[in-house]
Amino acid sequence: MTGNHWGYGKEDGPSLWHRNYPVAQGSRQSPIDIIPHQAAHDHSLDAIILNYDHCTSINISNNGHSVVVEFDDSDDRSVIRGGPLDNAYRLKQFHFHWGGKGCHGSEHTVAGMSYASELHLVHWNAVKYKNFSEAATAPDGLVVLGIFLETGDDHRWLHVITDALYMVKYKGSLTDFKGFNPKCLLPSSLHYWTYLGSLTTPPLHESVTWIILKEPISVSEKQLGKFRMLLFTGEEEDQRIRMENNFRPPQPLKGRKVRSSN
Ligand SMILES: NS(=O)(=O)c1ccc(NCc2ccco2)cc1
Ligand SMILES: [Zn+2]
Repeated sequence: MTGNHWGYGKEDGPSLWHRNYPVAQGSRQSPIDIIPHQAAHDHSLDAIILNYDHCTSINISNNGHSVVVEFDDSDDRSVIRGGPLDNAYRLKQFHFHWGGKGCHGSEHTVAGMSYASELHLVHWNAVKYKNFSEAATAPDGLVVLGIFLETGDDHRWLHVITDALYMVKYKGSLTDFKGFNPKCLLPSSLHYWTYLGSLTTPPLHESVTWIILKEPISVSEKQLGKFRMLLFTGEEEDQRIRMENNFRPPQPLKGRKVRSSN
């Protein structure tokens, strides 16, 4: 692994990230294996509130690690609040992690079981910090809402995203993607687990309050297959490496408590 280059392969994958990012071996790393009956039911935990009604997606891009939809975060039009949070956190982007053909691809696991994919909605604390990058290095800077994807029926709204993936096949590609409201990707229940963790990719900052929804959403194998036609590599590169298995395995809990909403 030369320079700060990192990936998910044998030569640059998660087990080597600690060389350039020593926090990889820190005390609040993510993802983790969630063990439901060991999670403390905390009746003081409120429901989470998602105000995405006036959200403004801007673009969709392939950053060489995942496919990312970015939002206009210049005001509090799309926020998450409630639950374990002391204030509102502003939606910045969402992206996915997934597996290879048929195998699993979520980052968090539940009692050792992984899902086919995991959606991350990334938010930052605009009350205390002036921008995402500053918030991303603060212990209370970020909130990531994690949603599991399991293979089953076609998801009626996910095709809006999968139909756009051909336009961002190569690393470094970006295209307009306006008017998408991620509220359509939520499961029916907002019951969740929450714990203090980190970014799951370099720079692995320990700045994330994780909120993981218990109920997965169903997507079809065909829809998931479209994520796998993305490439880790750029258009100008000789190698064409399929983007799949872009997930970090569970990390040591190191004494942390996972709390469960009712
Ligand atoms: N998979 S995730 O939700 O934990 C996640 C979310 C966001 C970033 N951003 C990368 C970054 C942060 C500061 C500078 O660059 C990285 C990982
Ligand atoms: Zn992620």
